[in-house]
Amino acid sequence: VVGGNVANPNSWPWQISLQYKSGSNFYHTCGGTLVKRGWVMTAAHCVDRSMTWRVVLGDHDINNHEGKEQYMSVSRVYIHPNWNSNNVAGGYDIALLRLSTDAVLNNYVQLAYLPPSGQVLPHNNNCYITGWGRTQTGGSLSAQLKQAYLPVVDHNTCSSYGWWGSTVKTTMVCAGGGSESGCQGDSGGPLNCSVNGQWVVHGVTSFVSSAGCNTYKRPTVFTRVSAYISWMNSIMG
Ligand SMILES: CC(C)C[C@H](NC(=O)C(F)(F)F)C(=O)N[N@@+](C)(CC(=O)Nc1ccc(C(C)C)cc1)Cc1ccccc1
Repeated sequence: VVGGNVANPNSWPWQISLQYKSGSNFYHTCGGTLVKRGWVMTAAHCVDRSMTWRVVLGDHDINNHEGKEQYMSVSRVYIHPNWNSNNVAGGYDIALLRLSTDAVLNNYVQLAYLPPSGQVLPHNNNCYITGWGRTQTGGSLSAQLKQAYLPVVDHNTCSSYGWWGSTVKTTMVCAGGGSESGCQGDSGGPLNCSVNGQWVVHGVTSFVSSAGCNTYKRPTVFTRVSAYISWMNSIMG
């Protein structure tokens, strides 16, 4: 996350860290969202390569064990069938991870609210991106979970000339486009939007401009969760 600030610990209790094993250690690579006690939603591009994954729930500082964490292994990865890593612009950047054991819900670990199928938020809807991603283009990961205010940029604006143009589809959500943005390592994490006084996860962090994470008029682009509710229900049952 470029800009914004360190979140109050566990104030986004559905945020997870997706980590891969290398040698005898695990490393943060993406964010994700706890959507059922045994299921995590993330980006397809995060799990394109088959690795040994683990999901950390209830985390704040990913470099320190604070005692609130739950470490879960992943029993199966479900990548959307239409995802094509050679055509990110096509969308479908969404995947579901089946956890090997169910999460224990508590003050630090809670399920996210998901939007109703098809719901599209208005321009400037209040949303926050959260993640442990790089804090500057080319910078390093954040040890503590960060949040940044990223208001929705409607499709009409986001897909216009000077913005993302036709790269952005209606199955995506744009947010930000100013000095604050997502960045590498935030992939797969939630776009948390305030709807009727409730935080609802409307986006899965998908891509930012290669010219720089916080490039003007290149908002952070998210997979629109409300476009994939029926697919998710078909997998999770
Ligand atoms: C793996 C790609 C497909 C998605 C990856 N996503 C992220 O980093 C995210 F924003 F989600 F945290 C990304 O943007 N990767 N970049 C490598 C940029 C990138 O590849 N972006 C991108 C943008 C558009 C498209 C398609 C839609 C034309 C593909 C990739 C990050 C970057 C940004 C600035 C400087 C250096 C690196």
